Amino acid sequence: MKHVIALAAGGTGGHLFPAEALARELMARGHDVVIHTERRGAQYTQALAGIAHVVLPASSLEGGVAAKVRAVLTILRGLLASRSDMKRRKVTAVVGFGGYPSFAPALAAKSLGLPLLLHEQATHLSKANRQLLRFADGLATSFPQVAGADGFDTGRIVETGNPVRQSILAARGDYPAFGDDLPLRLLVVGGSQSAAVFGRVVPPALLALPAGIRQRLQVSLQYKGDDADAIARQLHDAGVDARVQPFFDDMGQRLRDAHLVVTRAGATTAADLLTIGRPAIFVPLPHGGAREEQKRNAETLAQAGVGWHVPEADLTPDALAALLRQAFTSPTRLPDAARAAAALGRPDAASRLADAVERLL
Ligand SMILES: CC(=O)N[C@H]1[C@@H](OP(=O)(O)OP(=O)(O)OC[C@H]2O[C@@H](n3ccc(=O)[nH]c3=O)[C@H](O)[C@@H]2O)O[C@H](CO)[C@@H](O)[C@@H]1O
Repeated sequence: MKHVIALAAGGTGGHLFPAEALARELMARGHDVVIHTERRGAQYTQALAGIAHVVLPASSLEGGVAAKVRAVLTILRGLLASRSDMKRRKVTAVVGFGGYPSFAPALAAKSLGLPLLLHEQATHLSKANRQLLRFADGLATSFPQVAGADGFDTGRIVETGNPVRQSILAARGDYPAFGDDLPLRLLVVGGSQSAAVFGRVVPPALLALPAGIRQRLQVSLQYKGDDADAIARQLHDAGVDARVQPFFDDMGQRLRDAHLVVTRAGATTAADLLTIGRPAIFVPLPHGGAREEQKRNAETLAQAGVGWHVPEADLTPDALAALLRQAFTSPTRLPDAARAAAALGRPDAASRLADAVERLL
């Protein structure tokens, strides 16, 4: 039977792209889908193409008392807008993907008595999901274990994996040929917001590499600082074949081509690179809160042999150059890590998550 399902997702790629992947799977099964997101999410026009979506007012609950009061009022406005859209469309179930903007639609779902399934992308429940758990009818996880769900009925927890976009699934393929004299392709991505640290540290690290490695490099650097053009010129002048862009729309192809990825440890970036099976140097967003979650992702993946965890404080140009040199000169280290990554990939995640949604209907 056809249903109308609302997906609630924060506006960064890390939350919105898994929602997109589930939306397309549910639509392929004949359901109608609407994504409730916020202003930043609506900017991903490629991800939302052909999917009904609603842009809600949203705010995080961080800051002083006055900011908190304003935030509560904004969330209430979001809740009313979300609720009236759900009623109008006759929504029958809601899936929350985390991020504070998922709060209002999740509460709207409960006020309408609709079943609510939460999806967690990371190894530990995010703040928003932790707070929403008491209202949830089910929890879908991306890893076999998820921390922070103590007290929630384990019978209602299902491991689905983190759904990735079609363009990522379509790019799966063997690890690229690797060895003497062949090109070495390095992909550097900071997550949906890019990361200033990579603009600061990666170029000098590349320039410090021995000429024999430097001249074989083909680098894709996601970076959106004002000095992006200057960095591209500097690398070019040093004989490094580099493309510097604020965001890569062709992430699947770039991951497929890459021998090594240098990245933050956002859970959705991790799902993308595990699905394609590429090794990585993880440099998690530093400092507590939601950001601590990236440190845990990085630790988990490094322990599984997918690559290295380097805290940002230790990421000096010299340290990165030494690591790159070690990785690129070992004949086995990167191919082995690529195999460990692929073993953790979950290409069936969208389908498993759609099954979990249909069980709630
Ligand atoms: C500040 C913040 O809220 N961070 C969270 C957010 O991060 P963020 O939104 O950065 O999420 P991720 O790094 O997990 O995902 C980014 C997505 O953008 C894609 N991409 C990235 C760069 C690029 O040039 N092209 C491209 O397509 C990646 O392949 C990935 O699919 O969601 C993640 C998943 O819940 C969380 O782990 C992060 O803590």
